[in-house]
Amino acid sequence: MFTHQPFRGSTIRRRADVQRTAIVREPDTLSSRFGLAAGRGLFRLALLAVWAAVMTIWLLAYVPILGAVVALAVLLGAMQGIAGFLAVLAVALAAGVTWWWSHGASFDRLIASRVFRFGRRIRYRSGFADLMASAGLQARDASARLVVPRLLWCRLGLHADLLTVQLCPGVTREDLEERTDELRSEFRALDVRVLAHRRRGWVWLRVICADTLMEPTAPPSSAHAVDLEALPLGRREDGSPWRLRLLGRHVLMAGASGSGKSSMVAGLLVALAPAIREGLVRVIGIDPKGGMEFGMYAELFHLLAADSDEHLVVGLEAAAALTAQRTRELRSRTRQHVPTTAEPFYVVLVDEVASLTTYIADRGLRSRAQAALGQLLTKGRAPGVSVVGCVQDPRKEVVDLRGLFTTRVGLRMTEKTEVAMVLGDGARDRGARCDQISALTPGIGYVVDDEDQTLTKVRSVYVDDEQMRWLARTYPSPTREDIGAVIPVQRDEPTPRRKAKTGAAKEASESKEDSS
Ligand SMILES: Nc1ncnc2c1ncn2[C@@H]1O[C@H](COP(=O)(O)OP(=O)(O)OP(=O)(O)O)[C@@H](O)[C@H]1O
Repeated sequence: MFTHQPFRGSTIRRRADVQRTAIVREPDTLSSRFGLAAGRGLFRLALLAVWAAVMTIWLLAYVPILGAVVALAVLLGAMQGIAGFLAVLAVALAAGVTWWWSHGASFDRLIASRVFRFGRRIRYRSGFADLMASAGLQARDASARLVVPRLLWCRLGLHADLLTVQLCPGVTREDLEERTDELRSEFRALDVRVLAHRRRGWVWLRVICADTLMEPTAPPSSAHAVDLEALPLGRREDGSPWRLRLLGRHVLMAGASGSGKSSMVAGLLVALAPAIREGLVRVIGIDPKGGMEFGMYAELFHLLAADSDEHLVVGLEAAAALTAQRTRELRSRTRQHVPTTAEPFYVVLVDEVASLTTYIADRGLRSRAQAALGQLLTKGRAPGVSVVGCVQDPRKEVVDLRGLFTTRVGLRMTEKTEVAMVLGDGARDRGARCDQISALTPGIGYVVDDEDQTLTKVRSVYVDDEQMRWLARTYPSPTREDIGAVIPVQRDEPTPRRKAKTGAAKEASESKEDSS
């Protein structure tokens, strides 16, 4: 294979192409043919030996403990002969086995995983261009040469690697996203994700090598500092912490029954708890399950609506009215509200969005709920009011609102089609296999943020009921409002003309419903 470096990407010219264009003179006699073959063989052997020597030195530098042992063995070998060399190796081997036996985790971190990582680097580097071409990630340039994306750097991690790839003209990020299955199988990885890079024309490939999400994660210690732009909510698939940005965001958590929505909300409250007690954050809870979810830790809420449909709607409308008032106050002052104890950040937690938009029997109440929710979602971000909504049944009414939730989490789902409804078109093809998440691993899901459209697999922290009760006792909200005392939002009295119009429209729709 003949390669050379073009402006962007790598070019490949296959042997067949070269043979077609080049005039190849093969020697005539048997002995000269044999000599030529032997010469080529020796040359390749020499190249291989040089490559192996370079790789060995690189490996020893990459695994410093191994490097130190070999250096010591060579030194003693030079002083004492082969016996000294072998003695050092034997002692090191015995020490290594004992270390692995007694402290497997540290041996793994310092020796085994580094050796495996080095092996992975070789796998990524060798044949990357061939892999791109065989996966169809190629284009032809004006000289009819084959051009493929080029691997620039490999950053190797304990559980996942990050490859920086330069795209070539004719191959896009979306093309790579469609071919992640081929890359995954060639890299022998659990998954491959394509992430946006700061530089145009480059992407990152995150290669997941180990499953870090099988074990549940404990919540952070309760006395942590609260950063509303990076709330610790669990672990990402590469083993790093999953931090959720809530300031200036609305979050949708969708998943089947038992997929871990309530635990994720509980994790969010753990992350917010110190700020709740300080009065920097106020939580408004809307619980259509009659307080079954939020009632257990009611002390954390500034306002909790749970008893009736009327209360749920009044709670939502109170939040919407607050948003409108703040927007008026902040107008021409700032573009993003900064939380203080005098003007805290509000989180509106809605346990089942579909209950409000679909299941409320009273049509008037239902449309009030939809209007208030729409208002919160369209206007709440800048004045410091974020909605966190859970949904079990991603039906049309919720899907219509989906675009207003800037961060979406898809937990285990029962059907493939639901993935697109929640995470957006093409999310499943890009790797969000929510329908394949096991019921045995609740809390696992895929997160998509509107900002960069990056898909990340995560597992939320697990907080049990006892921990939540303790949290509510220790971090109660300093302010409390009773939903019964909240005055329903006054709507404008309709003018006689509007009244007549809406009355006629109502009658028409009712008669339509009766006839159907
Ligand atoms: N992150 C997690 N790690 C480990 N186990 C979890 C996690 N999240 C949830 N679970 C377990 O799964 C069970 C169901 O979780 P949860 O009640 O949060 O699901 P849900 O989606 O809210 O269900 P529903 O919609 O029926 O209320 C929990 O009782 C808990 O045992």
